[in-house]
Amino acid sequence: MPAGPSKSSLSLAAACALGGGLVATVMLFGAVARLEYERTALNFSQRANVRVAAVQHGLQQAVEVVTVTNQLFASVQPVTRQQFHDFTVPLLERYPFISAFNFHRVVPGEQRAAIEAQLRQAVPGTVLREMRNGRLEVAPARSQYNIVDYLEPLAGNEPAFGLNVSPNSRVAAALAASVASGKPAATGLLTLAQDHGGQHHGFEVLMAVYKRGAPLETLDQRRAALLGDTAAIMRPHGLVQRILADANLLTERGVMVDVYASREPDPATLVYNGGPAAQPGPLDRAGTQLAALLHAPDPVAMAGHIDVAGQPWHVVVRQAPTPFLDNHTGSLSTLVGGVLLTLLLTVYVQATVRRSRRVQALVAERTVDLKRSNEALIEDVIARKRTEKALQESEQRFRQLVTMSTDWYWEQDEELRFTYVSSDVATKGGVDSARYLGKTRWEAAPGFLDSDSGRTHKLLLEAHQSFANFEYVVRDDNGTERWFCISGEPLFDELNRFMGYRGTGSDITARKATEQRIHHVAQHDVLTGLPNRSLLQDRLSQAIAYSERSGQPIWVMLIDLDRFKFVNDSMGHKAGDVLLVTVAARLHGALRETDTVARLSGDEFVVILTGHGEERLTPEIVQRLMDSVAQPVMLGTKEFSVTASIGVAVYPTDGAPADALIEHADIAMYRAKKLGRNNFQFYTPAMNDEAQERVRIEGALRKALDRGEFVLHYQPQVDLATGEIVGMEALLRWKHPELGMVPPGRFIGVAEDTGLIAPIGAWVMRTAAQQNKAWQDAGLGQLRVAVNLSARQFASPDLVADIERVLADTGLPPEYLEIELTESLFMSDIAQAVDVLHGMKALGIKLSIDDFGTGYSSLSYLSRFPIDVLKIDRSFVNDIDRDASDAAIVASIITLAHNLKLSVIAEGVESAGQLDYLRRHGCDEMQGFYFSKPLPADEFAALLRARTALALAAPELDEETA
Ligand SMILES: Nc1nc2c(ncn2[C@@H]2O[C@H](COP(=O)(O)O[C@H]3[C@@H](O)[C@H](n4cnc5c(=O)[nH]c(N)nc54)O[C@@H]3COP(=O)(O)O)[C@@H](O)[C@H]2O)c(=O)[nH]1
Repeated sequence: MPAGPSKSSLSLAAACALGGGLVATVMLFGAVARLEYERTALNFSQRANVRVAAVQHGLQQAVEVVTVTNQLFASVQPVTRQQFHDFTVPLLERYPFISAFNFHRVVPGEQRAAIEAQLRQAVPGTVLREMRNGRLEVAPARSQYNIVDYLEPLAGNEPAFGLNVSPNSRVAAALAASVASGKPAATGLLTLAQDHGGQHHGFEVLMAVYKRGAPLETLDQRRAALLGDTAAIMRPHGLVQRILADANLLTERGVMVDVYASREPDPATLVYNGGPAAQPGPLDRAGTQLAALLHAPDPVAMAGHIDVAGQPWHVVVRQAPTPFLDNHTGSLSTLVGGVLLTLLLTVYVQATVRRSRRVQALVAERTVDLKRSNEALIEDVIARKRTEKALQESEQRFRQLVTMSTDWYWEQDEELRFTYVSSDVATKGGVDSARYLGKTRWEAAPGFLDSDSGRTHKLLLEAHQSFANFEYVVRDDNGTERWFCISGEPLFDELNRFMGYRGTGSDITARKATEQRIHHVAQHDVLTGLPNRSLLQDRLSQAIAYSERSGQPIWVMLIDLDRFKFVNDSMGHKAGDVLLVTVAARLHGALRETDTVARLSGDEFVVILTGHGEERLTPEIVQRLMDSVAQPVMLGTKEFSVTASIGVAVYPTDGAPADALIEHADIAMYRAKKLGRNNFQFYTPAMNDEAQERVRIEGALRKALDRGEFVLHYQPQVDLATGEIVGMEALLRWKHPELGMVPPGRFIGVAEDTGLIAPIGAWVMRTAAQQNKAWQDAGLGQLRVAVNLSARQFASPDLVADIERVLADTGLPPEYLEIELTESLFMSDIAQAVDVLHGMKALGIKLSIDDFGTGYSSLSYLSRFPIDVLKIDRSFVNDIDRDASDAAIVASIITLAHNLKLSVIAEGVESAGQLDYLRRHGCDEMQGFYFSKPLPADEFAALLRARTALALAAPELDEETA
C-alpha cells in the first residue's frame, strides 16, 4: 500500500485555507484599522478645531474689554482716578483673568516731579520706577515717561504703580501699533513688576488714548494727540483656562491644549499647558508601528495660530495617548476573529481532508476488498454456472437417455414370475406389461425355450445367477418380431434366501436390424446383392457339411461372362453394371432356394448346387443357367447378348479337397473359354495340368526379357496395286530354352494379365524401330514397321513420350513406324483416347485399327480418330470367298474407310480367291500367309534383298502355317 501523508502534516487544502485566511484576515484587519485611524483622526481634528476656535474667541473677548475702558477716556476727559476705579471694578469682577487695568499716562520729563507728587497723593512714597533686569529701580531722568498712573486694583499690584513702561520695548511697540491701527494692541509676554521679577508671565492689551477733540486722522495727528493708553494686564494661563472652562472643554479627557504666546511653540512662551503626555504601553507602541505600516498614524497633535491684538499666538491641541484598544477594537476583533476563523477553517479543512483521505483510503481498501470479493464472486458465479451447465447437460443427457432409452424395469418373484414390469415396456417394447404379470418369461414369450440360448438362460435363472445383455426374440402386441435385451440380478433376503430377480430390459430391434444390415453388407456384393466371397465360403462349408452328412453331391460352378470386358470398355461401366445385375438376377431366378449364387469378382459368379433326396444334379441345370444368361439384355438403347463360360467342380469326386472346389471350377471355366466360350466344362484332373502350365509360363515370362529370350518375326505387308512389300508387322516370339518356341497366343494373355506386357511391348517397339532403321540404312527400302500396342501400354501416361524417345534413340523417321490398336483400347473413354491418339499422331507416326470389325465397330468414331489405316480382321477375310455376308462386310469396310480417307489392309489372306476379292473391292494392302508367313529378321532381310516385283502367284506355305 502506498505511504500516505503523515498525520501531522498539513494538507495542501488546509495550508491554502490557513494562508488564504491569514492573508484575508490581515487585509481585512488593515482595512478596518485604517478606517479606525481615519475615524480617530477626524474626531480629533474636530475637537482640536473646537479648542483653537474657543481660545481665539476667548482672547478676542478679552481684548474687547480694553476697548471698553478706552471708551471711558474717549468720552470723559479728564477721567479721574475715582472714575477709573469705578469703571474697572465691575470689569475685574467679570473678567478675573485680568489682573489689572492700567492707564498709562505720557509724561514729559519736566513733569516728573509733578506727576510723582500726584502719585504720592494716591500712594505715598511713590516715585517713578522702572524694571531693569527683572528688578524695580527708580526711573532715571528721561525726556518723556509713560507711567502707570491709574491702577486697578491697586492691591496686589502695588509695585506697578508709578512704573515707567516707556523703556519696555514690547509695551512701546504695542502702543505704537495701537496708534498706528487705532485698535487695541497686545504686547508679548512681560515680566510684571507686581510679580517682583518672578516667573509669572503676563501681557498687556493696550489702546491709545488721545486728547479729546484733537484730529486723529493721521498717524502724526494721533501721535501728537496721544495722552497715554488704557491697558489690561492679563494672566494668560488663567485667561486660557477660563476660556476653556467656559467652553466646557476641560472636562473631556484625552485632549489637551497648549498655548504659546508666540508664533512658534517656544517653550519660553508657553502660557498654558494642557498636561504631560502619557507614556505609551507596549500595545500602544505596536499599534503605532502598525499605524505606520498602514500609513495611518494616530493623530497626536494639531497646531493653530491665532491673533491676539496683533500678537501671533500658537495653539497646540494634543491628543493624549489613548490605549490602543480604545480605537482599534474593530480591527483587533477582525484580526483576532479572522485568525480564529482561519484557524478554525484550517482545522476544519484539515479535518475534512483527513476525513476525506481516510474515506478515500477506506474506499480504496473497500474497493480492493470489493474487487476481490467481486472476482471471487465472479469465479463463484462462473463455477456455479459451469456446475449448473454441467448439471443441465447431465440432466439433459439423462433426460435424453431416459427418453431415448429403450430400457424398462422388471421384477420377478422366487418362482420367476413377473411381479412388476414398468409401463415403458409397452411404449418402448410394444408389449403390454399385463402380458408379463404372473408369468415367467418363457410363458410370456412363446418359443423362448425353443432355442438353445433360451434353455440355457432358464438354467442360469434356476441357478440364481446374474446375467447381462441376454438377447431374445419376442412378438409384440401387433405380432411384429422384436429383439429384447435383458439384464438381471438375483435378490436374496437377509437370510440369503432367494427372493426373485429384478433387472432391466430394452428393445434392441433397431440395433439388431442395423447389425443384420452390416452383416449383410459384409457378406453380400453391393452391386448385385448376391453373397460375396466371404459368405460364399460359409455357404460352401455348410454345403460340404451337409453333403458329408447327407451323402448328397455338391456342384460348384464358376461362371465367367464372355466378352464382358468388351461391354465394359466399349459401353461404359454403367452398362457393365446393368449387365452384371441382370445376370445375377437371372442366375438367382434360375436356381432353387437352397442353392447359392454368389459374385466372386468382376464378371465371375459362383453357384453351389446341393442335391436333395431323389432330386439329382444334371448338366441340364448348367445349361439352364447358360440359357438364362444368354437372354438379350437392353443396355441403354441397344440390345446385347452375352454368353457365359462355366466350369463345374463336383464334390465329392476323386478325393479332391473341399477348399479346392472353386479353384477346380475356375480351371474348368478356363478350359471352356479356351474351347471357344459359351460352353461349360466339368473339371478333370488333366485340366489342372494346363493351369499349372499357365503358372509355369507366368514364372518363366518374368525372366524372359532379362534373358533375351524374345525375338521378333516380321510379316510383310504388300501393296495390292503394285505387289511390292511396303511394310511389315513385327510379331513377338519367345524362344524358351525348355518350352521351345512359345507362340504369342500362349503367353500374350498371361503377359497382359500380369502386366509384363508393358516392358515386353516397349522392347518390341524399340527393337522393331531399330531393325527397320537398320534395314533402311542398309538400303533395303523405305518400309514402315507396325507394332501391336496392348491395353496396358495404351493406358500408360508415358506412352507418347516413350514412342518419341524410341524414335529419337533409333533415328527412325516417324512415318515409318505404325502402331496397331484394337478398338477395345479406347472404347471405355473415347475422349481421352482421342487425346492420346492425337498426341501419338503429332509425332508423325501412322496409326491403324487392328482386328477391325470384331469389336464395337462403330464407324462414327473413326472420323474423330486421327488414324491412317483400317486392318480388316482375318475372321472376315477368312470366309469372304464362302460367306456372302462376310464378303459384304469387307466390301463395306473398304468403301467406308476410303470415304474417310483411310487406307485398308486385310490380314489373314491365305488364298488367291481372297486376294482377288480384296483387290477387286479396292483393298489397298494385304498381309497373310498367302504371301509370307512372319519371318525372322535375317530371313525377312533376305526377302527384301531378293525382292523384285512380286508375282502374285501363291507361294508355298511353310511349317508355321501348317
Ligand atoms: N501385344 C502384342 N501382341 C502381339 C505381338 N505379337 C503378336 N501379338 C498378337 O498375338 C496374337 C497372335 O499372333 P501370332 O501368333 O503372331 O499371329 C499373327 C500371325 O501369325 C497371324 N497370321 C498372319 N497371317 C495369317 C494367315 O494368313 N492365316 C492365319 N491363320 N494366321 C495369320 O495373325 C496374327 C497377327 O494378327 P494381328 O496382330 O491381329 O495382325 C495376335 O493377336 C497378335 O496381334 C506383340 O508384339 N504385341
